[in-house]
Amino acid sequence: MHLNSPAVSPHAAQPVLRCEQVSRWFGGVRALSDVSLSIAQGEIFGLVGPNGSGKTTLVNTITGFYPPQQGSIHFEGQPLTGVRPHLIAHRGIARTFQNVALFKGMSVLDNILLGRHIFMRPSALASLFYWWWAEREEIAHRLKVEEIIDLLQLESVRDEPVEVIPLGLQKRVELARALASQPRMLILDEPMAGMNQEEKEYIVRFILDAKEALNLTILMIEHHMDVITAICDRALVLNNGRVIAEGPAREAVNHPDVIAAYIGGAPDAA
Ligand SMILES: Nc1ncnc2c1ncn2[C@@H]1O[C@H](COP(=O)(O)OP(=O)(O)OP(=O)(O)O)[C@@H](O)[C@H]1O
Repeated sequence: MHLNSPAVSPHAAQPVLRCEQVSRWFGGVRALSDVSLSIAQGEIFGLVGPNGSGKTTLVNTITGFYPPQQGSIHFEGQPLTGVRPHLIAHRGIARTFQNVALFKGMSVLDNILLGRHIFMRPSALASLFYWWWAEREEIAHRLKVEEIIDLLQLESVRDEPVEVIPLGLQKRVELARALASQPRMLILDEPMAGMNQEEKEYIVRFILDAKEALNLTILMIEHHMDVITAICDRALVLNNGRVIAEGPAREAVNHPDVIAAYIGGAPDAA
């Protein structure tokens, strides 16, 4: 276990994602202080910490919403620092959000199709003149979406408006939309928040299936420690914006500093 230094992995020579000494503050609040991490191809990497410890801020620095004020971020060897959020997907990174962010009034299918927008031509006029080309493109997008619907077993709700399906399924639709952009790295912000035990087990299964089928590297914020220890190769724990532990998932979450950081003892294992 290494404290306050980049996590070491067997493939550390070629990390997919590397954050070095990333710092971010909001006014007087130092949300991240010198956070470093390194994630290897094919890993599931857990990001853990008490409420307000900086997890979402770290994801937001990676995905361009709040660029770091200090430090650097590289993805597949290329600098990511300062890349605008709408260009992040083009670089091969997709994310889901802590609170479900789907378009109400649209069907499950159309919400997933939106994940294809990064491949779509910007000019409606061009589509009008080259309708035959637009039609071919549309078919290709729909085929890709069908593959994902199949992978995540969403057939039975494909035509339902998203707001009428249960939360567990909405989270799965969000995952599907992220996968529709064909990412190489997937960032999941509390994919199991608000789920019951059965829904949790389902989403874990689908995350693992998607990782295998699509050769993904995954960074996952999650409060459920049983999930972190069950599926993450390694984990990094933040407290007050600083790294307090990192390493193999079980070791990291059981580190004495981590236990101490959670109110009165062991983190929630539910
Ligand atoms: N846009 C913002 N403006 C001001 N302060 C912010 C902003 N975003 C985050 N913070 C502050 O930064 C700190 C870290 O917040 P962050 O949301 O990253 O924590 P977290 O670990 O994701 O928490 P949670 O588990 O509750 O989602 C907190 O003190 C929070 O209030």
